[in-house]
Amino acid sequence: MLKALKEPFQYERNMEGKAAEVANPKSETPNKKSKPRARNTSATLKQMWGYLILYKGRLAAVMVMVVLSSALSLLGPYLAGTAIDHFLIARDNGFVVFLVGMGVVYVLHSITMWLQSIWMIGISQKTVYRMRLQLFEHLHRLPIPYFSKRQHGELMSRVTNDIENVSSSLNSSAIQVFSSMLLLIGTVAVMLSLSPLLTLLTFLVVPLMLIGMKWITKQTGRLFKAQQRNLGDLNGYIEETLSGQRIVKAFSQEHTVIAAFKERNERIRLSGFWAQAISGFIPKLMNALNNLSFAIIAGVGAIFVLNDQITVGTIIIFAEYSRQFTRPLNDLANQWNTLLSAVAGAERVFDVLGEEEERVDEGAARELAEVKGNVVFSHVTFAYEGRASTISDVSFELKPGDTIALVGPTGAGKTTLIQLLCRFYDPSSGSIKIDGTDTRMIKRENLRSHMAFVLQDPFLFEGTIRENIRYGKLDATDEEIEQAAKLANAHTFIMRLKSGYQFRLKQDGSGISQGQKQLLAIARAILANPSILVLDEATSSIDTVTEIKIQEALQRLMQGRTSFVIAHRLNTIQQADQIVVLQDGHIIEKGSHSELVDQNGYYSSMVSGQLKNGMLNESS
Ligand SMILES: Nc1ncnc2c1ncn2[C@@H]1O[C@H](COP(=O)(O)OP(=O)(O)OP(=O)(O)O)[C@@H](O)[C@H]1O
Repeated sequence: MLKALKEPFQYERNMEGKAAEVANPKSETPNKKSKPRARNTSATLKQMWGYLILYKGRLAAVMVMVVLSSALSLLGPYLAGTAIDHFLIARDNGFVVFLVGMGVVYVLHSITMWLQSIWMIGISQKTVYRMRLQLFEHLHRLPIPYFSKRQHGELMSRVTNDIENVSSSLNSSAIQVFSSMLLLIGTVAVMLSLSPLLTLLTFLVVPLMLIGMKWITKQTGRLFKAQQRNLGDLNGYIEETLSGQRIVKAFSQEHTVIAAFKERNERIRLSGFWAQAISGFIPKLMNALNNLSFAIIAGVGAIFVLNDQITVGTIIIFAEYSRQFTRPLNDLANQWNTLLSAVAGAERVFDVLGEEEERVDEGAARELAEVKGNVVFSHVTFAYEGRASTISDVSFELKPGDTIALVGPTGAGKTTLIQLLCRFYDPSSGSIKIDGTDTRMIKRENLRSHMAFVLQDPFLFEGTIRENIRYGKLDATDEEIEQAAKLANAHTFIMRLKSGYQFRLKQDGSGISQGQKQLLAIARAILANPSILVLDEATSSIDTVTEIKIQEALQRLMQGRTSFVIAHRLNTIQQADQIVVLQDGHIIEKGSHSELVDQNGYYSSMVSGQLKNGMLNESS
């Protein structure tokens, strides 16, 4: 059986075409190598720039505003100092005009600041909108093995937290970094023109600042990265344990789960604490150095004033500028930190975007408009990466409309054969042909659109019964849906629900019984009208009435379609045109029921051993 589907921890959700319900390949390794990617900050920044450049007009407008606001904020202290020299000390006229002028400068400064921030928010929201969409689309094009290697919650964290991080940093940090640099250059230029000696004294603290900042950013960069990673890990764990709640409770594992959660929570707390504690130290350090430089300017400046070497106004300008000079440095350090955390987030997003899509190698592949259902496995051999051969030299042929029953002990390779059929993996040697075309030459999406799956634990989505059946054919009319439900023996139970087809299923389809879920899955497959059907028979016992209904509906569904049945019921197996008995990836017996019984081999002993309860290979 496709036992992975019994494990809520390992659900696979495939949203492609009609192959809505799929088996988990239990894979640890992808069968394709992903492209090597540069994993460094500058490469990530370059990639981010690729997104921003799309809004270059807006970006240029933001830059103009940044230049203006920086110039205006340089002008403010200069005017204040000049005012002191002219109106307080020299007692010149025109103070009111001057005051109005200063007022205008400050108002304009606020306006330019406001505009740059509002425009930048627009750019960043559009950017992350694109990123989020791209990421979501890309996730749906990744091959199945990619998902079996990762926790779903961890991937979700990339679509939510990491993207959010990029967004908030773009909003504030990107322009701040630019404006800080401008302010820095402007301030130094004006300071030098006023008094090279005082400028030099102000610079005394710079090496200390640089060393301090470098140390802090080095620590925090690493910690922010760890924080994002830990957050993703925690999200993954939450998603996993919540969706596996029943199993957790059934096995009384609440304490273990909570203990494991505590451990992860603690990791986040630690990395979060240190990242923020250390980065929070930046303003304190800067403040202290700032005050030091202020004291130097005040002390040395006072001596200059007493010796009539400079004016009091110049000292005021300098004192203000020295603050202005350290502030952008301070901002730069702060913003650099935020940028680093955004880069860490962006890197995780680009990591996923860099993964090779399922369709990249489909250049020569084509689409089949119609499939009759002739399926030939010829000398198919396959091994999961890093494992010994899972399928060895498997050959059989199915004519259109034939039913093949796959039997064999657990781990024999039944699920793997199905995964090869629908191209979650490709054979390492040999071939699978559908109507004479090698499946590798058929586009995956097209191939799967000719198939439908009815699995023992059918995956149903949150939504109405009607929507869930419609998943088999998105453009189906209400009449078609009801028709399919009738053929699937589901109509009667649906009509008994209080809102009929509008009855809303909760997430994972809970709200109806297991047998009813099966009937809905059959209705979905009937609606999809595939040429090839994959059926994983339920082993769990369902009440006899529902069981009969399911069997009846399945007979109708299988009529005229090539069907692969991972079979457990003797009844189903007996009716199959061909029975393939697998063991350790080899076909050990092949033929019809009577032929195999006559062979007196594995199959015949399996049948006689389990004939009483009508079930075969229950352990699988
Ligand atoms: N993704 C994977 N990566 C590596 N090995 C795998 C993977 N999936 C399955 N296997 C291994 O391949 C073998 C065949 O597994 P498969 O799931 O096809 O068996 P099965 O006959 O369907 O079993 P069951 O009836 O229990 O579902 C097993 O030994 C299994 O451990």
